Amino acid sequence: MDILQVKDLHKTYPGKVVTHALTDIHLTIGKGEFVGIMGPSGSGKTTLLNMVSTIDRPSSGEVNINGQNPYLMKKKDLAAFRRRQLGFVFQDFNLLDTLTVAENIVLPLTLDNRKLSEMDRKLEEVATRLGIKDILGKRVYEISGGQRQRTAIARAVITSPVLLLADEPTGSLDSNASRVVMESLAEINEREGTTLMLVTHDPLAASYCQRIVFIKDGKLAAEIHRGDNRQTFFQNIIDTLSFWGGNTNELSSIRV
Ligand SMILES: Nc1ncnc2c1ncn2[C@@H]1O[C@H](COP(=O)(O)OP(=O)(O)OP(=O)(O)O)[C@@H](O)[C@H]1O
Repeated sequence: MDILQVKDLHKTYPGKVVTHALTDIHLTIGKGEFVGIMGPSGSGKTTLLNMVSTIDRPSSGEVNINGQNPYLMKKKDLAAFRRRQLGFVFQDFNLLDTLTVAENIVLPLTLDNRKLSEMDRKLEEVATRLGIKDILGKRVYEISGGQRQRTAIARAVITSPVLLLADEPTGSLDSNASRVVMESLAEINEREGTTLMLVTHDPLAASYCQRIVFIKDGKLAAEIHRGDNRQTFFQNIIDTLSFWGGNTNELSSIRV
């Protein structure tokens, strides 16, 4: 079963010089897949993510998520659809500093008027899974970057979304925290069967995906699959990036 179908998607930004940010994009992501989107700066990765996350409208083409086209929905239905079906993880966490970790995590359920007992049960579940149970009472400014991102992931998965969208989730983290965050995302994918789409510049983060789609100048350029060995996949990602362009500086010495 397909969770995401992107068909013949085009996005142009008007202006003095019109930008063709995405041209003729076809992309299908099956249930339980973990797919990475990579490409050079300005290639259209964020634009694609914005079209899928319904933050911005395509110029033409179709986006179907779990069999529904969000762009045909009324505003109120779209808000509920985003809240219940999609999970978002951002580079800069997007947490509310004045709230505790626990309050941040349950926020989507609070907005959906869920019962307190259900919120407590789900909070316990996701916090345990992400290893942040002992910091639930802390405020966001009291915890590390890696803990902030795991809090953001907990908030994103507490509604059991059909599709989890992550935009550079390791972009603000050091290598150790990045590893923990990627292991958490991979575990959510494997254990819960949550479908994931991840935009990243980081080949190490990308090596946790099962499939990488490369974009160049707004068009799909290449696709590679992981197989059994992450080390081999990592090298394959670096080779593909150096062929199609991207951030491969000083990567050859990194060990997976
Ligand atoms: N709101 C906008 N208005 C006009 N042009 C835009 C807008 N957003 C993006 N673009 C242009 O569309 C193209 C794709 O941008 P996009 O942000 O999707 O690239 P990206 O691959 O995510 O880049 P990066 O890796 O640097 O974040 C670029 O040429 C960019 O300048």
